[in-house]
Amino acid sequence: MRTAYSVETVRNAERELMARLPEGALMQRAAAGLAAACAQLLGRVAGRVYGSRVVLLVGSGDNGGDALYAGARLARRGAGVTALLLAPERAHGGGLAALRRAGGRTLDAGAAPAAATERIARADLVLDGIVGIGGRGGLRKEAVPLADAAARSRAAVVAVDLPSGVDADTGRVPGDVVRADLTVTFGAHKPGLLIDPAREYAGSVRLVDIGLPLPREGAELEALQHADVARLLPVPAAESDKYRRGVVGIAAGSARYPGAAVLAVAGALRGGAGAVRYVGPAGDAVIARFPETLVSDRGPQRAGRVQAWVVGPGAGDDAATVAQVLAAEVPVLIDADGLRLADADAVRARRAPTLMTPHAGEAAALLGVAREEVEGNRLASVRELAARYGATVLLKGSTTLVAGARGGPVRVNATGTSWLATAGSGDVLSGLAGSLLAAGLSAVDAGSAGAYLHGLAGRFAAQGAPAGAHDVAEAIPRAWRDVRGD
Ligand SMILES: NC(=O)C1=CN([C@@H]2O[C@H](COP(=O)(O)OP(=O)(O)OC[C@H]3O[C@@H](n4cnc5c(N)ncnc54)[C@H](O)[C@@H]3O)[C@@H](O)[C@H]2O)[C@@H](O)CC1
Ligand SMILES: Nc1ncnc2c1ncn2[C@@H]1O[C@H](COP(=O)(O)OP(=O)(O)O)[C@@H](O)[C@H]1O
Ligand SMILES: [K+]
Repeated sequence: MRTAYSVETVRNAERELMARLPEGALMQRAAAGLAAACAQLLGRVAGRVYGSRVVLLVGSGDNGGDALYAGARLARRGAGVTALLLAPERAHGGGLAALRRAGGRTLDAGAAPAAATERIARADLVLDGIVGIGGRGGLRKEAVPLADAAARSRAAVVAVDLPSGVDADTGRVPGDVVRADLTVTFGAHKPGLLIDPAREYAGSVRLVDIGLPLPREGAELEALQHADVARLLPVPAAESDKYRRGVVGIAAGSARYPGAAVLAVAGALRGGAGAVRYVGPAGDAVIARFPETLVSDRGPQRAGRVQAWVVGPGAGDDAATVAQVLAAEVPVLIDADGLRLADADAVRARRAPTLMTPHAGEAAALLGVAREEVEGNRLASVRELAARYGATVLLKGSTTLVAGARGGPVRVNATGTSWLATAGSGDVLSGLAGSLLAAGLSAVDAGSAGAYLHGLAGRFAAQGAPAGAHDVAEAIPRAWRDVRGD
């Protein structure tokens, strides 16, 4: 399990650890890890460290200090290192002295802007130490020309702890920001490194262990890995039968959108339930494609036993079916039209788990805000929805977030690919996650393991070329095998 911690938690852990260590020890650990990552990258982009050109963008806090000490280490290995100082009088004193002792140079970026941007243009590597977890409100204007020059340069850009300008705790990007190829982060991942839109600016992320004591239960975010998902996936035992494996009911599709029913069933059949029961007007289309489906046209209440329901994909305006499903005392996944048709009080009154799966537009409608507001504040939005509905909420998108009904760490999933932005792929996810619910997973586990498999399946289906939603469903078994190492 990968975890991310808030700035406040990181700072508290840092204080606790610093009290036990000699002064400056933590920064040295950070700088050593940073310099090692930079040396490795320089090997790739410049062939070697010796003789390479390294430029440090240095702000006024400890983030700049990390960059200066790492620059000193690279200078000792023969790199030509220049520190561009945004606030020369406030730059980290110890770091400056170390860099100069190692033969590095400094330049006042404000006093010599042309020389500064020219250095960046000719660099092999740029280290962004403008601002880290102490940053507020996007890059300040004096730093913007340096960030722009770094973006134009052919140099590899390494962000120190965070790309300067992103919001560490939320993943918001409130203004101008540095775009990195690699982010070397210290002690713990910060939420902004895992949540869009900020995540996009971090490039690949490497964690340097500096020994921060961080309790698992204090995490803001959790990201499942293969081994975690493998432990969650239901596997039939020798004496299993289809009912013990779970029956998932799919109440989806309409005369206008029969395909949504087919795709939700396609996902559900690959989700681990022992049987899929379909209820609705698209039974013929479902049976034609998936003859193993148990089809009923008698409505959810008289369809027979199910252990979990999926309601909403392509449902049109069928509010009655949504209300009937919500009245069932088994876990329910609500997607697409179902989100619009569900009565909020009925959702809140439910005693069995509820999993809502909106994309940003649907989440915005539920919250009564603009879509951009949700896209820019994904973490706050998913938490707010979960609290309002007393339900687990899975917010879809390039990084999918799953917030539990009772708070706790939010799960983040990044296995997806933008090829998944194709009509109907959400229907496949709803069937898949509903099937996991029927197999007995909690709403948070079903949502996050479902998103994980769906994302992987999307990658396998696409492999760099467009794929349809049915291709994604067909690739789910491959994603299972990959996760389980079979
Ligand atoms: N907390 C920890 O556990 C550790 C922190 N370290 C480093 O220390 C950093 C935090 O240092 P600080 O607390 O000094 O904070 P930062 O260096 O992140 O930023 C604070 C400074 O930046 C300025 N600033 C704030 N917002 C800005 C903006 N939008 N644009 C430009 N300048 C802005 C402030 O005036 C202040 O001087 C971490 O990100 C990390 O790089 C590491 O050395 C090791 C351990
Ligand atoms: N840019 C993206 N990167 C990764 N995954 C994405 C991206 N855009 C969408 N997805 C995923 O694709 C699926 C689309 O679902 P949804 O928006 O409900 O589409 P539809 O209603 O057409 O089925 C979701 O699982 C979502 O997380
Ligand atoms: K930074």
